Amino acid sequence: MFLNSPMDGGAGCMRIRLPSPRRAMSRLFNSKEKIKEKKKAIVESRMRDYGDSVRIKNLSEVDRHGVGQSTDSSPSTINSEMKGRELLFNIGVSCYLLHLISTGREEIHKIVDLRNDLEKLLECQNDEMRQKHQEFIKIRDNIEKLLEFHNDELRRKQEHCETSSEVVDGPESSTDHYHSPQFLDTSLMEREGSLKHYVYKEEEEDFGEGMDQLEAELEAEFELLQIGQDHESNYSKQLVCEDSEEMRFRYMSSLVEEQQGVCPYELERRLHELMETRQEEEINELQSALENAKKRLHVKEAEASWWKDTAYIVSEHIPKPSRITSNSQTRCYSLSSMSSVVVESDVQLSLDSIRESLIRQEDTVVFSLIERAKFPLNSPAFEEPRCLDSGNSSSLTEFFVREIETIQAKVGRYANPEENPFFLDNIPHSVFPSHKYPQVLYSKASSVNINKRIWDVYFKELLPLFVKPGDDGNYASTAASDLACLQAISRRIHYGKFVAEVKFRDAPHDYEPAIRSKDTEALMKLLTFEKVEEMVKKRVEKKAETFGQEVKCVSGDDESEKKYKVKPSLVSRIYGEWLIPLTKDVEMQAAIRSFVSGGNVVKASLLQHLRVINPAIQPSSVFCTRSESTQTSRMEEHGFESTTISDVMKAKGKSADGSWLWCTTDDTVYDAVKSMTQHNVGALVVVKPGEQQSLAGIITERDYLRKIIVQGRSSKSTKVGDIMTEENKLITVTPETKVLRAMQLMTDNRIRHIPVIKDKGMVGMVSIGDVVRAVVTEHREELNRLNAFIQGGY
Ligand SMILES: O=C(O)C(=O)C[C@]1(C(=O)O)C=C[C@@H](O)C=C1
Repeated sequence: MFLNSPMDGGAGCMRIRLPSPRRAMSRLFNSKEKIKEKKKAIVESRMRDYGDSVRIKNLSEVDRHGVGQSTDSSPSTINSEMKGRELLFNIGVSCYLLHLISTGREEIHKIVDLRNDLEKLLECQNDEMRQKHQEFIKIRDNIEKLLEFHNDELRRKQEHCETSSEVVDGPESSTDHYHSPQFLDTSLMEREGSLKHYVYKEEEEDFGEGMDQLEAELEAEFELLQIGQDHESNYSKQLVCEDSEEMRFRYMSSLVEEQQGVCPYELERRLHELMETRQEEEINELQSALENAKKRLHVKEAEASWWKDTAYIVSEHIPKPSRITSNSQTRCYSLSSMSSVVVESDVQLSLDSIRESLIRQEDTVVFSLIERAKFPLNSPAFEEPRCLDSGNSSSLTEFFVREIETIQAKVGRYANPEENPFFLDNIPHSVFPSHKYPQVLYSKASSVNINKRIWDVYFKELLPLFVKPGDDGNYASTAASDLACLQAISRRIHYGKFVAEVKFRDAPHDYEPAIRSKDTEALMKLLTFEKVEEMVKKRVEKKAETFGQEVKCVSGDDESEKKYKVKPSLVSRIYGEWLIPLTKDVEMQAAIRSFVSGGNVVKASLLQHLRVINPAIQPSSVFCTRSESTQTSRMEEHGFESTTISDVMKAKGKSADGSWLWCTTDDTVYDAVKSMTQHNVGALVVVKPGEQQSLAGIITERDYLRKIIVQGRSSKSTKVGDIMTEENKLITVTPETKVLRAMQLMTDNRIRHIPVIKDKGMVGMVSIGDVVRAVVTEHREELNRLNAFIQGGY
């Protein structure tokens, strides 16, 4: 049988295994053939049997009965048997066909369900399509509205143009047809048509293809819309630029010039080009003005530094009026007293007083070494970059020293000429008013700083010598001790500057040839006092013994058992091999630096002249007792002492007699700076606008730099009155003010221009350059007078 009905245990339901109809039919026909063949074989065998039995029957009548009954094989019986079988077979086939029909019906039901599902899906897709169509309609409406608005705007502008100039045709006559709104409009309508066409046909067309087309169409519309918007925004930008009547006029004129063929977009571009060119010109102009200002600033800085040297010589050579008139005791500065609070004193600066100070400093150095010896070497503190701050590769000690120096600078430590920082890049100004230390050193000499070398020598050579090796991890305390040692040693070594100053002052004729020829060997010989050095070494050894011995309370201790925190002989060696040689190095550098600077060469020649003039005067008293010399007092009468601002103004010539430059508070800073640049001056007097033109203040290049450039303000829109230094804050002088006083005012207040006031009115302005020029001229005249004197002119 073809029917099979095993139970599907897994699913729990009956599963009918049906052969396919084709297979069933082929099986059916195959089996029919087989049955036919079988039937034929049976009939043949029966026929054969039947023939045999007839033959037998013919042979024996008896036998015929017995055999014939027992086999039942007459032809009619066989036929009926076959018919019965055929019937059975036909019934089976019919059953099978019935079964096939029933299963086919089930299949048909399933197909119907599937079809229903598909229909629903199609419905959904249609809904989605409809929705998209709605959205598209909305977008299209928006585009339409936008275009309408755009066209209105354009029409309005055209009308405006037409009323302003009859010649102008308006943007629609543009050759750039693509950008014209009309084109945009038509094009959109055309596209819209095509879209509509698509929308109505949507249900007939293939779905995927339709979607692609729709997307393409939408993209095209958005592109057009974008062009329209760009066009519009450019147009509105143009309107903003053309706010003023003048710009509007220019815009119209350019339209006319372009023979009605230039679209607004092109016009806008040209307008931009024009404006950019103008801006570039202005920037170039400003840059060259700035360059000029910078150049003049450099010149002035050079002048100022020259002036500083000159002023120093002046102040040294010309005693203060009180000294001239009262002939009072000479005032000198004591370096030894500089270690304490007050610097100015009546004690004369001498090698002895300097040596005294060095002796006192030995205590500090020896103590600091003993203190440092408490800790082992702790090399990771100063050798390894361990800072956790990213980008900071300092060692702990370097970091510590830098930070401490910063704070010490803020309280004025480095305003003291005795102190020298280790990290020069790190030194802020003092945030407290600093004490006015007397300027005993030439600026070039005071800038000598060999701390980098001291740092290296200390960590690489000295430290391993007097501290025990090891690492106890106590890096912070170690760094603090190292700083104490470094500062004490540095102060001691840099004291060489003062030593050099005094040694040179006491015997300039001895030093000058060696300095001039930069013969360091000869210079070193001059600076060296071997006996003094021996004394120093002995003394520090004794100090290390005294300060560094372990103190015991039990009397009668064996002297030989004495223990020292730092080996005294080592301290002596540190002095002999490092501190004294480094001090001499500083002495040499200071001597050379002071001497080779322009002003000091003059100073040396002056010294020589004075020696020639009065050989009886001892070197140490040359500077201090000049008031006793009739020659020098005569020189003073002609010197800077008596030079006044009025003299400076006369020397200036034309600009001194009231023809100084001015501007008003209402002028723009741009115009003021332009005027300064044109007239090559660094400041203008500012007057109040109006007939009175009373003084309001002054404006300087510095104001411009600090209050305009640095703050990013516009010089064209800022008024002079907003950035000037107001009258009540001005530092002024009168024509009678002494030039030295004016110099002092300029230096103290860090200003480069001083208005000259007479009877509450302004009569002029002097700059640092004017003063320096006057001083230099005076100085030259003074030298000439001296030369004339030497040659017997007096
Ligand atoms: O006392 C001096 O004359 C100095 O120059 C100072 C010092 C020193 O460093 O102690 C240096 C060089 C001299 O040979 C003697 C001593």
